[in-house]
Amino acid sequence: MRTAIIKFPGTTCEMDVLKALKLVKADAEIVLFNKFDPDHYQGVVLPGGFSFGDYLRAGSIAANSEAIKGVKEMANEGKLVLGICNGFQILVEAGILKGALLPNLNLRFVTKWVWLRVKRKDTPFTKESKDVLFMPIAHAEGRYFLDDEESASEIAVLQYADERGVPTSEANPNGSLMNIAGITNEGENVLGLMPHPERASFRSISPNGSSDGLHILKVFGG
Ligand SMILES: NC(=O)CC[C@H](N)C(=O)O
Repeated sequence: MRTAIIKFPGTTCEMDVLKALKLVKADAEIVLFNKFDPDHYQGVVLPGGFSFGDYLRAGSIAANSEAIKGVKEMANEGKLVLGICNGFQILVEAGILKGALLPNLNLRFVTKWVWLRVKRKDTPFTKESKDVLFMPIAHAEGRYFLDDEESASEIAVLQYADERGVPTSEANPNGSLMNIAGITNEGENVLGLMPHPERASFRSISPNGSSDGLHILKVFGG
C-alpha cells in the first residue's frame, strides 16, 4: 500500500518505521510534514518521537499543522491511519481519536518491554493478530484517559497485560484507564498505540526474538 510516514521536527522513529514497513512490503516513504499531500497515499503512519520538542503537551503543536488536516481527511475517507507513541499523542490532540494522553502516573519517562492483550480483532490492524503481543514502550506522557468508561472500553484495541494476556494493575506501566495501550475510531480505520511495533519487528534485535510488531504493521503490506 502507498504509505506516507510523516516527519515533523523532533520526530525520531521514521527510519525504523520505514525499515519495518519494507519488511512487510509496503510501498512506504518518509515525507516532511510541510510536503505531505494526502491524495498521494492510501495509508499514513505518524511515527514516534518528540514533535516540536513536546512543548505545551506532547503532540499538541503538530496536531495543529496543515499535514494533520490532511491526515484528518484521510481518516474521514476511510484510509488507514496509524499513530505510534508521539503519533498517537498527535491523533488525540487533533481530535481524530478520543481522549487524552496524560503524564505517566509516576511522572517518569518509562522504557520497557510490555505484553499486550489484543482486545479487539475487528480492526484492519489486528484482524489477523495473535491474542497477546510483546513490544516496547518509551514515553513520559502515555497515561490514557477518557471521561467516559463505557466508550473507553468500546474503543480499546490493546491493553497492557501479563504474559497470558490478562490486564492486571501490575502490568499497567503508566496508570492508563483500563490498562489501555491503544484505541481505534468509530470507522476502525485509525489506530493509535503507545507501544512501538517498529521496534518489535526485527527478531535479531528483540528480546525473546519478538517480531510481534509486524502483526500490526502488515496491514500496510502489498
Ligand atoms: N517514543 C516516543 O514517541 C516519545 C513519546 C513522547 N514524546 C513522550 O515522551 O511521551
